[in-house]
Amino acid sequence: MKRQIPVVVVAGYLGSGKTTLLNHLLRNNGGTRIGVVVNDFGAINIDSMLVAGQVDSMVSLGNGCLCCAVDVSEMDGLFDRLTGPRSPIDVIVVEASGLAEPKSLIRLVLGSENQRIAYGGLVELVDAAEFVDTRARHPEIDQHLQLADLIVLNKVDRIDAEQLSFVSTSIAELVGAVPIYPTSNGVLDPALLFDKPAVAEKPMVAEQLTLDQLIEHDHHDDHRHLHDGYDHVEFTAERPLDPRALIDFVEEPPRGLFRAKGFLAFAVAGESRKFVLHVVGRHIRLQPTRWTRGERRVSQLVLIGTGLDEADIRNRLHACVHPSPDLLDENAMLNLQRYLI
Ligand SMILES: Nc1nc2c(ncn2[C@@H]2O[C@H](COP(=O)(O)OP(=O)(O)OP(=O)(O)O)[C@@H](O)[C@H]2O)c(=O)[nH]1
Repeated sequence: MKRQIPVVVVAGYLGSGKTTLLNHLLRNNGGTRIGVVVNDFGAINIDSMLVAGQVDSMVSLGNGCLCCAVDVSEMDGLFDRLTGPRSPIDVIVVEASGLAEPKSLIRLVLGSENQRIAYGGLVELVDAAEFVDTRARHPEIDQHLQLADLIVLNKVDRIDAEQLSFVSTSIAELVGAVPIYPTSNGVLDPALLFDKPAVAEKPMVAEQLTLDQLIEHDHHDDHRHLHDGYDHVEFTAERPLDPRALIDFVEEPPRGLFRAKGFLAFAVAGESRKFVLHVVGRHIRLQPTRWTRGERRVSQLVLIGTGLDEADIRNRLHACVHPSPDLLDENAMLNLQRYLI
């Protein structure tokens, strides 16, 4: 019988760095052929666009959280596509949305009828800079960490040694012997996840979870899902934006907003770049990049938070669209310089 293909689930709260880690793995795959399942909120799947181009085989699931919106047969459809005879994949990575319940995802993998795959473990990403706040708002995070086989403590560049020690100790108290890997920008040795021979003989999970154990776990669960109470708003602008208005918007974010991400085009003379926007909590980052050949220069944003006032957000974002065909001069870019990476 052919070797089974491990399915590694990469989860972690909104903005913790899952896509960044996935892109790092894809760029440093050391010859391992990685199939990817990307899940994100909404019809505009920003994550799949951020991963596209780096990967041979990707299937993406938009419109809802993987853990609830999808049943085993739907997930199997995706696995079947990735493991078909024409697709020589060594490992599958499932990137969950930032609000997914890891337990439900593991259940989808364990419940799969695809004979070629096997659950390969749960990697939970933690935003080291946001951990204390996130945990205060979402005590359920503790349970997610307890299910993990590897914890990637990301964004340690944003905290000092004392904070790092505090966060690492708090997590270690929760998870016991589960390894904690501190890093920045998702830089992780891919061999930790899917070293080829190691995976074949010894999966990353020390103790393989079974469906029964998960069901047992469920009895201790209060059945609250992380995404209960979260809203998302999607926005597309065909015409370019005024950067000053956009920066005002993110600096004074709508009430309840935690995460925003997307691509932006600005109506500024001489400015033809595409800007990738990331807002995580109060942290704003803009990364200039290029539009690919033939790509439509539209701005697309997804906003995620609790109790979002969609009408107000739409009005405010519409007001960011530059109203005239005349371009702004380059001074209009000054305010956003400090957020560039
Ligand atoms: N300073 C810093 N920023 C990081 C690090 N890792 C990721 N980021 C930034 O954090 C933001 C969110 O990263 P993503 O990789 O998109 O996070 P995600 O978990 O995929 O986000 P969701 O899918 O929305 O939950 C981006 O601006 C990244 O560039 C890190 O180690 N340090």
